[in-house]
Amino acid sequence: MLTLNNLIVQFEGKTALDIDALSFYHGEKVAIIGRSGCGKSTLVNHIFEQLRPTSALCSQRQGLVENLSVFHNIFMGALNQHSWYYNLANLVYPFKEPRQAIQQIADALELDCPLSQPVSALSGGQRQRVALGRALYQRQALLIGDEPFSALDPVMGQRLLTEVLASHDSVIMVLHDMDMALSYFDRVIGLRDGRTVLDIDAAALDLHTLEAFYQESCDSKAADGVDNAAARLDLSQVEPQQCLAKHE
Ligand SMILES: Nc1ncnc2c1ncn2[C@@H]1O[C@H](COP(=O)(O)OP(=O)(O)OP(=O)(O)O)[C@@H](O)[C@H]1O
Repeated sequence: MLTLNNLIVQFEGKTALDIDALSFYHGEKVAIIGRSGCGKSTLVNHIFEQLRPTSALCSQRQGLVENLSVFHNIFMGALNQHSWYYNLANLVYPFKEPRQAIQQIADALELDCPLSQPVSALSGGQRQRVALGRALYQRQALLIGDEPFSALDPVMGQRLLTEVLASHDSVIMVLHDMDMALSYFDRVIGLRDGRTVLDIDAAALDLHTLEAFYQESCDSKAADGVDNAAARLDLSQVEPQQCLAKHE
């Protein structure tokens, strides 16, 4: 689906991402983990830019239009799939077909507010689900999510994740919930300081190991070599070479 080679992204001269080689494949469900500021959003934003015509992004920034309704904020996700006339008409008086489709998405996301409600009147968790609904409404084969459940309670987050995974061929998602990453995804990629330090089949990991990696990444302020973060793990059930497995 996508191979990144020698990818360097810098902001104001500071390197946010430095990826030697990283591939993503059709049909994969990939979780991306790592501490705050390690480059996860930069990576998924880059992936989205590369695969834009066939992917939908639910970004952390949400980009909701405060005065517009839940319906319109979700509908906006697919503006480029319709004529300007159709879009304009739906802004003024929503047609039955998109209303039904968007109501279905709202129900699946357990959004119990009216579709006519302005998003400015929603809670943080409701806003996050509207943003996710906008990505789902695009009905793309690949869904890219940047912590799309961070404002939800864990039980609802798991229910919605199941929904998202079932409705997309491929999913690439940034997560801080290690249990979720391990239980629901095929593959886990760990970043540290913009570099890939873990890339492994989820089935080859256990929760203890993954949490140790995550904690290690969060605790290690000293940049004493990114490979050490993976090397210091108790990877008792994992072959060392699998830590940075190349997925053929
Ligand atoms: N637009 C920008 N301008 C300047 N620096 C940026 C910009 N976007 C990201 N950065 C910097 O790049 C680095 C990686 O940021 P990024 O948002 O990708 O991290 P992250 O792992 O997604 O963090 P978080 O878990 O907090 O969302 C950080 O040091 C951040 O400050």
